[in-house]
Amino acid sequence: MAALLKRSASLLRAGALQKHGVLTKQALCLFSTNMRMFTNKISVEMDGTTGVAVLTMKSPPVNSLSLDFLTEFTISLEKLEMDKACRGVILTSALPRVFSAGLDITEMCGKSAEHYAAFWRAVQEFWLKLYTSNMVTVAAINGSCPAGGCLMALVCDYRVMADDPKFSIGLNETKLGIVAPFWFKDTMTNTIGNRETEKALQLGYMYSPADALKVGLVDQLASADKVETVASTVMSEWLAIPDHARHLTKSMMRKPTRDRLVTHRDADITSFVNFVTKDSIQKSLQMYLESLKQRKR
Ligand SMILES: CCCCC/C=C\C/C=C\CCC/C=C/C(=O)SCCNC(=O)CCNC(=O)[C@H](O)C(C)(C)COP(=O)(O)OP(=O)(O)OC[C@H]1O[C@@H](n2cnc3c(N)ncnc32)[C@H](O)[C@@H]1OP(=O)(O)O
Repeated sequence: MAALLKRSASLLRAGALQKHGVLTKQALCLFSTNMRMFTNKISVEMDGTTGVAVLTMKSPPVNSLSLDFLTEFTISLEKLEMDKACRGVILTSALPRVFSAGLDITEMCGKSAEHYAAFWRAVQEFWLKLYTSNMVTVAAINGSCPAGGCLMALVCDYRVMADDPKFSIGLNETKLGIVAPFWFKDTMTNTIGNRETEKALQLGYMYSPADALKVGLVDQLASADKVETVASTVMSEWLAIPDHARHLTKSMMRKPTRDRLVTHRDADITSFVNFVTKDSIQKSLQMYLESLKQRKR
């Protein structure tokens, strides 16, 4: 501790930890320690020196976003948000080949209307927390990333994807016979524009990493073993900007999209429940799940 204080004091004297005469959060981080947090489906490691946390999804087989997963994710994110030492979070997966398979389809099949409503509220909460985070968020996409997995990456500030043609990313909802809600659509439109989104959503298009880069769905490609390292480098570039200015700019950019969901939140839940309880939609989802299982045989 004494050594840490001594180092901080000398850095402060050198002005390295001050911006505009104000002690930066980075400086304050020097006084905090590394932190680890584990839940069943997520692990978080916070480096107290850099102020960067790595949130790793570890819910086999495919990191699907079940109600439990979403709850654990949102709580972990809230804890980081409240930790003044944490300035950025990198999202990644511990699973080989899959970043996240998106919403857990079993949560949308054969359950009660009350369950669907609770599930959808959790999906909204997850989106709202990540979309409006004060922290810099970088997705280190080290595997396939359909539907809700793609949404998770899209709400981050920056996306680095593994350059492996076996992986793909996109909002493929129509291929399941379902419809991406307006806030999924808004998130994609804000990233790749209206025309590309119109095609991508109608066709349920899954982009290869190279095509995703071409349309701006991801920002950068890296070899699979370098994705997290590149994400860390990007993070340091973003953290070089004073937090308050960056965050106010992010809020200004994202507020209209965030407000739209907040205003229509209950109506959106009703719409989801009405949609997903239709016999035809239940049939489509059951058939899709079955086709996933058949693929292995
Ligand atoms: C105008 C009216 C508008 C109304 C609109 C209102 C509301 C909107 C309504 C609905 C909106 C819903 C939005 C939905 C979003 C979603 O995210 S849906 C989920 C979409 N996800 C997918 O399509 C991914 C499917 N999975 C895969 O493609 C592959 O599994 C993979 C991710 C590429 C990984 O491949 P691989 O490693 O080969 O693994 P397997 O395919 O063998 O899978 C292993 C097991 O995992 C099961 N599984 C896979 N994905 C899911 C999932 N998303 N949910 C649940 N389970 C999943 C798969 O069945 C295997 O299970 P078994 O081991 O066979 O038991």
